[in-house]
Amino acid sequence: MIRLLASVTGPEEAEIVIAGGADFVDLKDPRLGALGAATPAVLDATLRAVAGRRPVSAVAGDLPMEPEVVVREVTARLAADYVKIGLFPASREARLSVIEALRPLAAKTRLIAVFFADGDPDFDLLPVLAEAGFAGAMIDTLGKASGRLTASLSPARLWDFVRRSRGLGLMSGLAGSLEPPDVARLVVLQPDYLGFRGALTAGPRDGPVTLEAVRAIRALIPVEGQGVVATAASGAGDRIFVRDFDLPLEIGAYGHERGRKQQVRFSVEAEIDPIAPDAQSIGAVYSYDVIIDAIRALAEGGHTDLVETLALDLARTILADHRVREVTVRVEKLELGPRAVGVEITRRREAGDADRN
Ligand SMILES: O=C[C@H](O)COP(=O)(O)O
Repeated sequence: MIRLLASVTGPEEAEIVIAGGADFVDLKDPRLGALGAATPAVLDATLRAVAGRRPVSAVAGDLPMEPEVVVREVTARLAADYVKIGLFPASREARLSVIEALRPLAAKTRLIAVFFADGDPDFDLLPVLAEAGFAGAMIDTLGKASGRLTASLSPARLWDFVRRSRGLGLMSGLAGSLEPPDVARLVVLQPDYLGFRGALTAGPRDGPVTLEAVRAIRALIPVEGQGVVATAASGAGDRIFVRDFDLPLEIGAYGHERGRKQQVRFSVEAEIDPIAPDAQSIGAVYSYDVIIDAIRALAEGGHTDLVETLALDLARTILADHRVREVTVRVEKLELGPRAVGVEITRRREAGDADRN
């Protein structure tokens, strides 16, 4: 199940996001930066107000990568259920020294390392974090005005982050100026949670959160069991498609096809649950963005011998969304003599299939 982390400025907003269905209350002062820290006094007041109804996380601040500074700020917030620490742009050595200095604190509360998509993220630090006792890792963005997470990192890199975190036993989170259309694209990656601030306010990121905005985001994140219920829908589905999407890929079983890329064309047509007659928002529809992301992720996956493997992988990924009933995937190599050679497969979701990754 993917949970909703909502960033709030204090007790009042905590009440609003709890009422709106947030799973994590994340305390920060958005006026002070990406990880602008609320004071320990505001943390105490928020913990008292939340009173265990939700886990509360606190950010340590936009800090230099200096061990004594980071340890001091984290120590001041150990009362929180989670403390989020940014891995800001710095040398690998500086980041490593911060992680090492935090090791003793990992026994006192759950530590979450925050990578920044636009701040030189080094996912090779994930095993180091796991070994140092961190509870999780997430990706956020530093420059809130400069772009969304999904515009800064490719689906393949995000997917890699989530999978590596999971493999190491780290909870994974994705955030960064996310907007409603991003949700379905990130749900496919199955992180443990999605984080929001800007999308929860009616205006700028440092404006007040509103119940309506929190509810709107909540409604976009599938709840547990929803996938199984949705697959039981009957009747003719609607169709969504992506046609003739050409990308350079390393593919082929022959020696002359290795170490170089060739143009491959993808066409996908999916049968989805019927679109509701009153569908007017992105949450009500299955977006073709999800299919495009899946194709892009595949294209970044390194060498593949067979078009059949690509087609099967893509079909499996697309069927992981509970709204998709059946998918037809066509993969064509465009540079082998005839105009195109390739494969087309159709796969249908089995009744009772739960969402899978
Ligand atoms: O931890 C999550 C962040 O507060 C996300 O903030 P944002 O949605 O404004 O980028």
